[in-house]
Amino acid sequence: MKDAVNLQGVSKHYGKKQVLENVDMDIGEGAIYGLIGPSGSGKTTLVKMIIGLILADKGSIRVLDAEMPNLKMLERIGYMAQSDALYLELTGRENLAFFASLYPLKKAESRNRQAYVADIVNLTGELDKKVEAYSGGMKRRLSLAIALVHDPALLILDEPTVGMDPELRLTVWDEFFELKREFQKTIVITTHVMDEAERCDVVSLVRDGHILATGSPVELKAAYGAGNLEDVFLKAGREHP
Ligand SMILES: Nc1ncnc2c1ncn2[C@@H]1O[C@H](COP(=O)(O)OP(=O)(O)OP(=O)(O)O)[C@@H](O)[C@H]1O
Repeated sequence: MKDAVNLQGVSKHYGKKQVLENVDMDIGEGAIYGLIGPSGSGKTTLVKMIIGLILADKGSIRVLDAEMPNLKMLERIGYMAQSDALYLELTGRENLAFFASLYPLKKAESRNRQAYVADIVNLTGELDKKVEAYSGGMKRRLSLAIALVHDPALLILDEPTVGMDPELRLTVWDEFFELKREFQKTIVITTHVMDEAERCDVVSLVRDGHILATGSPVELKAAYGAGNLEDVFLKAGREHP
């Protein structure tokens, strides 16, 4: 399998703080890849470096065969940031239309994509409300729709399901599975939620800017003799104090 994302020896510091140290990572095309780790471990920094929003101090980052940062690649990446970057005074529909207009989509195709992604996140009936009247979960759903609107090959989703109720989380995960299965999308997800990590094909455990371990949930549990990923995390952490 080809890699959609490849990191070699990537490091980043802010002032005296080393936020990422010598990170190597291969994310296979068509995989759902989870980055799990505690708050402040470096997950957001890592995904922002993958899309080229933050520059590495050292190392190389390739995305879909292109050396990053590379502005052209943004057409092929869908990014959902941890905090919603939405125009509050506009409606959901206007937000979607605006973000869709940033990409070279034909008019009819753009309209179809906007309707399709609004439906995926269950927002079709709410599109004419101003976003300032949306709940936190609705804003997350709109941000996810925006990340999908240009049909990107690679999706980078920073805590996409925070604020969603359990039923919607399941719907959204079903959609991730379908995007992978039907359209061979590569999906990178950061999460604190262990049951979401369990649904990934591969997870990397991130702590203090290091990757403690990488593998499928089944492989990791077997390797550490653990019943769940939480225990894997604890055991891997003890091995790398
Ligand atoms: N612009 C910045 N300037 C200085 N320090 C930063 C900056 N951005 C992040 N950091 C620090 O880098 C570390 C990693 O932050 P990062 O946001 O990548 O963690 P995270 O794993 O995504 O956390 P969370 O799950 O809470 O979002 C933290 O200690 C954070 O305080």
